[in-house]
Amino acid sequence: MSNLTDLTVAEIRDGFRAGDFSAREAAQAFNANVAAAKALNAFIVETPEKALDAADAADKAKAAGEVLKPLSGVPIGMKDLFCTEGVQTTAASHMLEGFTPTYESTVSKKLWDAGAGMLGKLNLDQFAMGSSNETSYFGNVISPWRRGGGDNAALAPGGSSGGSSAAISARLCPAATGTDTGGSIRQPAAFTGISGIKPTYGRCSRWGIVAFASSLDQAGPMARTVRDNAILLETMAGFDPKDSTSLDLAVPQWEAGLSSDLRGKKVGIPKEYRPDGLNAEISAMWDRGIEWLRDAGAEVVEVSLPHTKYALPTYYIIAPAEASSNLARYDGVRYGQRDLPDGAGLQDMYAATRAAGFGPEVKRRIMIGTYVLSAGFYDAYYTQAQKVRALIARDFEQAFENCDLLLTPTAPSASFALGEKQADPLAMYLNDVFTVPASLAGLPAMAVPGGLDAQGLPLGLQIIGKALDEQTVLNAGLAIEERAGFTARPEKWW
Ligand SMILES: NC(=O)C[C@H](N)C(=O)O
Repeated sequence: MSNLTDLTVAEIRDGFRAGDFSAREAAQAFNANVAAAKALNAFIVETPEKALDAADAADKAKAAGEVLKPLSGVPIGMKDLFCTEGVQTTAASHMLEGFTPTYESTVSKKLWDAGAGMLGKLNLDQFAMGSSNETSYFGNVISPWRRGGGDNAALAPGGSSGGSSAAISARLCPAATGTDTGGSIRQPAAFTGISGIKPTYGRCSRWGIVAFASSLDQAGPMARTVRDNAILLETMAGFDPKDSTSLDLAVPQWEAGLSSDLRGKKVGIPKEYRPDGLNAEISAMWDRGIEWLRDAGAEVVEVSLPHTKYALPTYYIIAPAEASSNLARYDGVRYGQRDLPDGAGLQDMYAATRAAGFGPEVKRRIMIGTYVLSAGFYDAYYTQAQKVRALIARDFEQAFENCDLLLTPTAPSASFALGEKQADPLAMYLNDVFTVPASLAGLPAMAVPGGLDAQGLPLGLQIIGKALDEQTVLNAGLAIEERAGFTARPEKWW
């Protein structure tokens, strides 16, 4: 039997059903890899017993001849932004350290109800704010990837879902949940040579996910293959009356609908995504992706998204504005951290709690957000950003009159060294330049690995689809996956 931790979600699901191995064996194999990978710091909390409990239930159901569930026998990692009943949920913050939810997020509940087991809670950027996982209160995640040629610099796994991306590429879990506000699924997937899809805004319930920017936050799966993403998304998606922005639509059968035949499809190549000075290797990878989609039968056309250059500043007004409002709830009264200096009053408690509970990047965003929402600046920044957001969404609508999907790079560079961009927030924000436009427009977007750069680091391609057309996004992802033949994996050093 091959190493169980090298199997995909589909292979685990099917192999368990076929009796090739027990669910317990699979859970034990992943638990062992998790326990042996402390150096990556991918998990905040490990829950090996939960993975085993779910596995034992699957084995028992199988032995009794019961109908198995879609994810019976499959252990996964859970980003520590999803509230999990009885298991600490921190959003990688000191503020929520020790917070044990009394309820389960809708998305995680759906996964457990479908038979999946939890290997643990995955590290992330604090409150999902960051692109390198360096803002976590629990220490940065270290990417399992290293540059070739004996360069041992510790690299960023991307962010904010950096625990998820690192754990999947290091075979600590076959798949994990992510959330994506401005690129948090796609950029870490690109940095670690895996796939991840942010579905259309409203496909997955936000209920029970620690809120960052509510008009942008979406949950989605991360895994090594497109098929695995389709399998997980089918379970994660669906209407939830507890989230007022949840879409009341049936969940398509994305896995059954997978096809890499793109004949009849038109791929738009947005010219604004190739500015002067775009990294030559990223540009070459993009060209290869275009050829792969052409080879799959698609027609390729150039399109224009004229407001692209305003997307990053627009995101970095709207996301902090919403964050400043969402994070107002952390007042030392209701959740986690409380700092009550001797003889202090209520205001002092708020100030002391928030000063100690939030990290520097979270404070920066709360201050930016509070500023852009303040009387006197509201129209100049927030209202203006909302107007530009509408223009960006309209750009996509117009482009999609002439094509069915878009192909772009996922990030402007490969993974970088930890510490390299930490002191310069703007350099860090630039990571999101290709991912935030689809976020602002609420469109489905996926990252798939395309190949390695000259230093041996993964590069990703991004597919953006029409609203609710995850199927075309997944199918184009499959077409790339089949042609890229990406089998590279990090050499084990941890
Ligand atoms: N949450 C995300 O989508 C990550 C993005 N880089 C941000 O810092 O906002």
